[in-house]
This record gives sequence, structure tokens and C-alpha cells, in this order.
Amino acid sequence: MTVDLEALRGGLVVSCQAYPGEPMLDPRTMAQVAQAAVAGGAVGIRGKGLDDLRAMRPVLTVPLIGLVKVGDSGVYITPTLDDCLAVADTGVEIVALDGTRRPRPDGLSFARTVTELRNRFPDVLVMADCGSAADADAAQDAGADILGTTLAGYTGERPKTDGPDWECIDEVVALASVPVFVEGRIHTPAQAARAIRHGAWAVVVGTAITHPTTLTGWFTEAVASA
Ligand SMILES: CC(=O)N[C@H](C=O)[C@@H](O)[C@H](O)[C@H](O)COP(=O)(O)O
Repeated sequence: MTVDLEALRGGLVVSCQAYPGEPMLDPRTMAQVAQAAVAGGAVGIRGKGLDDLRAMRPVLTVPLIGLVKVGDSGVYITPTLDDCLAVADTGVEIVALDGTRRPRPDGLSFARTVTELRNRFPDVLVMADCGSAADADAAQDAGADILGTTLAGYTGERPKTDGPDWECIDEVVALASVPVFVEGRIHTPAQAARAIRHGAWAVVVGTAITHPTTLTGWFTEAVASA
């Protein structure tokens, strides 16, 4: 059954991802981190990698947004239709994929990718990870169920702002007729609250909650320069 996005409205989604070579890159660990986030009030979880998603889905009581990353440049978030189908097959409620206007590695358009995914998994919702308002506009026209600001600052179209890209967020919210999930460089509870006040349907926080190496670095730097 399609997940009811009302359950996520006004809430916090926690992104639980570890990267190649990192000690926490282990499905059991990531599933435990996700459960801990739910215990803290997360209304949804975003996870990466088929093994992590398979480990998370059965132990979580909240909707799961799934993706795979293939490389780390260009179109790398669930880049192909095959990737989308593999993510959907893990049982996630929402598939997140690159929602930019850039050419995709399998040559399919975003619209065709969404259509084919829907044909095979009619209950799955589609989150378009966008890098700009123009991306969001196109992704919405192509049938995305959710617009994410995930890639603002990572595609070359927008500057990589220190914190959230508020200008982009406001532009996306202004054009959206579907829910907007504000994601990307939200590092404080105050920023998360501001995103909701700016019209986010939900706020997605990753690094500032689930990436201890980065968090530790923030503190070690501060201590070193005291
Ligand atoms: C740009 C990109 O690849 N973003 C990824 C998308 O899944 C993740 O690496 C981020 O951690 C996630 O978007 C949450 O953002 P932040 O960690 O800034 O709270």
C-alpha cells in the first residue's frame, strides 16, 4: 500500500548513511542507528545501499526512503532504472533518485524512469533529489511525488552554501504542488525548524545526526583553535 505522506508532515526524517571505507558501513550498524533515530522521534528514515535497506526495513516502524549511490560525481544517486527497481525491490516505501536535468547513465529521461518504476512498483513513491528550482520544476512535471533539495550545491548549478541553501529552498517551495523535503547541510535544530517554517513538508538531516566522524571533526577543530 502506498505510504500516506501525512505521516511525515512537519516531521524529521533522519538519513543514516556510512561511506566506503568507514567503520560504520555495516547493515546491522546502520539499522541500529536508524532504530535509535526513530526512538528520538524521527518520522522517517533515509538509507543507502541495498543491504542496508534490507536490514532496516523489517526493524523500522516508520516509512523508509531508499537509494543507492553509484560513484560520487555526476548522476550518482540511484542513477538508472535498474537501480530504481533494485531499491524498490527491497521493500522501501519511497525511492529517492537523481532528479536533475542531467543525462542519466542509462540514457533514459527522468520521466521515463519514473513511469517504468511505477509500472513495476505502483505503490512506491518517487522522491526527486534536485539541485535547483529548475530541476524541481521539471521533476514535478515528470511526475515526482516528492521534491528534495538534496543536491543543491552539488551539481554546479547552485553555490555550495555553508548551511542550507535557503534561496533554493524558497524557490522550490514556491513552485511546488507536491511535498518538498528540505535536505542538505541542515546542521542545527534551529535550521530544521526554519525549514519547516519556510514550507518544508519534512526535513531530512543526515550528517549532523548520524555521521560521528564529521561531528567529532567539528569539535576537534574547535578545541584545536581554542
Ligand atoms: C549530496 C549527497 O550525496 N547527499 C546524500 C544523499 O543521500 C547524503 O550524502 C547526505 O548525507 C544527505 O543528503 C543528507 O544531507 P546532510 O548530510 O547534509 O544532512
